[in-house]
Amino acid sequence: MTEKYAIEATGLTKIYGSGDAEVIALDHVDLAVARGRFTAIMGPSGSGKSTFMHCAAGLDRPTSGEVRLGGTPLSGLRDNDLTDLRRERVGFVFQSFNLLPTLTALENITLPLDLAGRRPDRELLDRLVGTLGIEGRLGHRPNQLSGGQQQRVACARALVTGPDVVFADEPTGALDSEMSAQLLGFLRESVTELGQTIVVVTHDPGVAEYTDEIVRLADGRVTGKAAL
Ligand SMILES: Nc1ncnc2c1ncn2[C@@H]1O[C@H](COP(=O)(O)OP(=O)(O)OP(=O)(O)O)[C@@H](O)[C@H]1O
Repeated sequence: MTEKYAIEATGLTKIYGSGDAEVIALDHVDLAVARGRFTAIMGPSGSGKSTFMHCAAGLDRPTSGEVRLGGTPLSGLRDNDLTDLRRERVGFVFQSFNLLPTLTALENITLPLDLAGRRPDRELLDRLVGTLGIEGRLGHRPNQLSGGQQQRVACARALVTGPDVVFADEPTGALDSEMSAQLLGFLRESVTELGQTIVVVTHDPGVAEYTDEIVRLADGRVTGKAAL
């Protein structure tokens, strides 16, 4: 990817429902996320953070406006192509980990590559596993891992394809403060050391300490953008 921005949203609008039940979740949002940066999207409940993430990641279609992911306009893609793009160029870290219980940690980590018919980049895989300190746990199933270890496996899985962008939705929501600090430290390191682009959606004001930029949303609009 040679573009300056990992994500460029222009006039991004998402309206749910109609008539009296109409909700304008995103209202002509213009937002560019630079590559190789750690960006937090913050704002009160209902401000449109999750909706922005879903539209930017190609999980949902906007009502109008455009998202370019690594330079590719998403509006022109058919559903199958959007699924492929998501699989190959986007990584996700969810609060609930979403690990598959029957697979080992290593199998969970390499699952996105297996689905795409790709071989792991051995060096990247070793680096991720080493940085996350889960070398000794790769043969274990999720129920044999602590919450923090499961979260680290989920992080490795999100990063293993070398995606254009990793989205993390409230990644610290289920973690205690020590585990949260470890996870955010790792995400920070993957931006600094690996040049990964990460966008985190969060209520947690402590996340700001780790990020390069904060975008604030209120009522579906960008109300502030600050580089830290
Ligand atoms: N599927 C849906 N149908 C109808 N309205 C929706 C739907 N999803 C979200 N909304 C509404 O859109 C607005 C933005 O929701 P969104 O989930 O993006 O906010 P958020 O900032 O992520 O909130 P939270 O921090 O509580 O997760 C809210 O008013 C919400 O009620």
